[in-house]
Amino acid sequence: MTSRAVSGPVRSMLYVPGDKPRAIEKARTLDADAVILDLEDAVAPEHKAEARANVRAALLAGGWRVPVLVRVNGLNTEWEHEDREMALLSGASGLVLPKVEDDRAASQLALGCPLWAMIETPAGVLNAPAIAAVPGVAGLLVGANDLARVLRTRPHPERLPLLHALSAVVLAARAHGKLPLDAVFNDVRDPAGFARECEGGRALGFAGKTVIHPDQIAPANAAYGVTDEQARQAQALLDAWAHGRASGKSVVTHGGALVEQMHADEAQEVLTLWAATQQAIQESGAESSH
Ligand SMILES: CC(C)(COP(=O)(O)OP(=O)(O)OC[C@H]1O[C@@H](n2cnc3c(N)ncnc32)[C@H](O)[C@@H]1OP(=O)(O)O)[C@@H](O)C(=O)NCCC(=O)NCCSC(=O)C[C@H](O)C(=O)O
Ligand SMILES: [Mg+2]
Repeated sequence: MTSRAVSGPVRSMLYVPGDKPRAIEKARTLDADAVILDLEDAVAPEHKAEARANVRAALLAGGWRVPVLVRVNGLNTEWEHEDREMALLSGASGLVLPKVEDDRAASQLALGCPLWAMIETPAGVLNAPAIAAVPGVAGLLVGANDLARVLRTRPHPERLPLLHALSAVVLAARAHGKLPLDAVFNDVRDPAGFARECEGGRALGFAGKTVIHPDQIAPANAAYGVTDEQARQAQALLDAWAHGRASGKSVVTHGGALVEQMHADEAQEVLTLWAATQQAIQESGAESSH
């Protein structure tokens, strides 16, 4: 059975270790916009085969309310081929490939299934535009743990040492119409730090956040979603714009601020995201928007 493709908003993408059947079952009931069943770093070498079998069974059992991706092991590992074959034959919504460093690696895997490329090495960051340009690539996911280790950066509350790389990923993805997803936040017992990082990522232009724990889903959905009030404000701006244009004006003001075509386009995007989120919530029978 093929799980749903990623077509709606991806405010939150939940990693679930492939060797934790209890967590896999729980993921079915959670409100993440997409799930990543992980075979890579969350799974120790001696559990790789068992994890692959669990993920296969979970995919074939079907009944998922949201798209389910599989993070396979890296191209240079002994597990990648079997992981990928399993994911493709079991109907995964997409593959997540770790440590993508160039467009050749991305092109090799972006066949038959949407590919989500993880950018988590210096070469990956430098080649992010070429990776994002590969037609089968659906989005770029930042892997900040690996990146920080290789760059030898120090932790920083505002992620200043990683700012250039984070922005480079957003730029590359947005330039090619792909979705940039922010990195995980490791401390699952620090809701304030998590919320701050979500706000920071949202401000940088990310479309959503990868998360590792059920408690991180609702705050990520809130940070990357559109509230009813924001939707109302966007509609009011569009109404003012339509009224001004109908009276022959090229630009208008709304609430004292200049409104040009790009502001109207932005407001339209907000409304589209709001409507898509409402629809996804209705279809999945999940949470209310806030
Ligand atoms: C981080 C954790 C190890 C914390 O585990 P634990 O302390 O056991 O969590 P809780 O007891 O609070 O769990 C409560 C219930 O929630 C379920 N649960 C926990 N995590 C998940 C999850 N990710 N998906 C689904 N369900 C989850 C538990 O089963 C409990 O359920 P119940 O039995 O009903 O009470 C743990 O959260 C965890 O393993 N998270 C995922 C870690 C992971 O996937 N890591 C790999 C991806 S991130 C990465 O690799 C980074 C990237 O590549 C980079 O370089 O940055
Ligand atoms: Mg990583």
